[in-house]
Amino acid sequence: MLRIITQQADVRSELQRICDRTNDEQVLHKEATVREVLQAVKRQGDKAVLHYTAEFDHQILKPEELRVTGSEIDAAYQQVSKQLVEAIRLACRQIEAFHRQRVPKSWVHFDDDEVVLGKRYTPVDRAGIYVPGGRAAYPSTVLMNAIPAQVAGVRRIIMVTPPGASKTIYPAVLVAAQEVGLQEIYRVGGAQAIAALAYGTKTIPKVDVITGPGNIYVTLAKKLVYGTVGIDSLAGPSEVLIIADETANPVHVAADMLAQAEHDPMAAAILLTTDPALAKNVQVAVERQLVDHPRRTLTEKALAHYGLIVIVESLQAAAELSNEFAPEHLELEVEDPWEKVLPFIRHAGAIFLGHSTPEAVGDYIAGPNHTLPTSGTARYASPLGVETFLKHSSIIQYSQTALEKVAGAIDALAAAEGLPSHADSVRRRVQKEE
Ligand SMILES: NC(=O)c1ccc[n+]([C@@H]2O[C@H](COP(=O)([O-])OP(=O)(O)OC[C@H]3O[C@@H](n4cnc5c(N)ncnc54)[C@H](O)[C@@H]3O)[C@@H](O)[C@H]2O)c1
Ligand SMILES: N[C@H](CO)Cc1c[nH]c[nH+]1
Ligand SMILES: [Zn+2]
Repeated sequence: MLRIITQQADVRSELQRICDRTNDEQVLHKEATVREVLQAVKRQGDKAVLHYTAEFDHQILKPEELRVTGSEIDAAYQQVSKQLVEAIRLACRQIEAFHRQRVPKSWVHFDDDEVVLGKRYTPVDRAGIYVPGGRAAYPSTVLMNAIPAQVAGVRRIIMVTPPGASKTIYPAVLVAAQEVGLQEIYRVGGAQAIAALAYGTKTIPKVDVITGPGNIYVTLAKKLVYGTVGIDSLAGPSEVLIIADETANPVHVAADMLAQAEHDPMAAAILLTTDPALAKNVQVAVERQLVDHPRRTLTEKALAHYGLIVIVESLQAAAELSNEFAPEHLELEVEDPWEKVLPFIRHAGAIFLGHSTPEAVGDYIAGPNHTLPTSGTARYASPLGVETFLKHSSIIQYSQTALEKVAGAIDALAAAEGLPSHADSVRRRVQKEE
């Protein structure tokens, strides 16, 4: 049963507990496992990858079976409907159109003082994209990761995804990969996949940046390899926070809460509402929708631990609590969300406004990326985007005249820092000393 509490109760600490669920004590032993996997793959390469694939995915692979073949991809098309292929193509177009908007562009500025300054954007050479596959198939995640990498101009994209029963990959995932033209796909998941991409093995190439969502093992592994490689964000177990007033439909709100809870037993679903009647009706609707739900057990587990309904005093109070939580997905199921709530929101991965914008529209079709920061990291992190695969170099050029104008200032700063060669490198040019 989804709990209802009032704002007077210890709401803040309860929301904090849910937000911090990927950092709590129970997660520590998972982190120990992940560290062991990372170390083993770093030292033993493919041997360790195969060992942990057997242990955690229960699939015994030979090294030559790690890479997915062209004939498997061809066969995948026979196993999916035409309607799904069409849906994937529509999603591709929408995602690409969104990600092509305002791609960061290199620029240089020449000023009157004969100084040239600028930024030069270049893509990473190799990107590794993680497509989850433990508890569901994620063809949409293939598109959400590959398309921005391609728009950024990444030359080599390596996809990893866990093998399922009989070593197979979900056909829909392979079809999505083919639709965006991915050539290198490896059947490996979890921390061992992240380790292989971070350190490289004989079979799986080392990359410069790893992107993509995943469960707690994947997310901890990404956190631990950061520095060896770049990462997008900690896009861990899904979460939704819904702010609703009396105009919201309780059946729709309940469905949206279940839509995130069904991802993972560590997923979170929170409703903040000004209307006590809506709170009760959502609680009842959730129970009803769980009857005969194909993913009932894991969804109930998520809701029991990380589900909550809070009756709040005002929409502004809800916005403040939401800012503290910094949800991956925020739904504003209120009358006039643009005026009444949005201006008060500071931290959220993706914001869905109004009664006809369920979060699922963003998961699949709208175009903005569904790979989003979780567990409070939206306080400082952003959705996956083209910029995730780009970095920029600063461009600086001074003429002799321009250098002479700033020589004194550099001299003073270098002296203050006790770094004489810095000052000298300028003085020799200005005074034309050899
Ligand atoms: N934040 C986002 O942007 C976003 C987007 C989509 C999905 N998600 C999340 O991605 C996750 C997908 O999770 P999933 O489980 O379906 O697939 P997954 O691919 O992330 O995880 C499966 C892998 O976990 C490893 N694993 C499982 N149990 C283990 C254990 N006991 N010890 C060590 N390793 C173990 C296995 O190697 C397996 O390959 C969900 O949490 C979902 O909410 C997040
Ligand atoms: N809701 C997920 C992000 O947390 C993304 C997704 C993919 N497929 C379905 N949902
Ligand atoms: Zn989803």
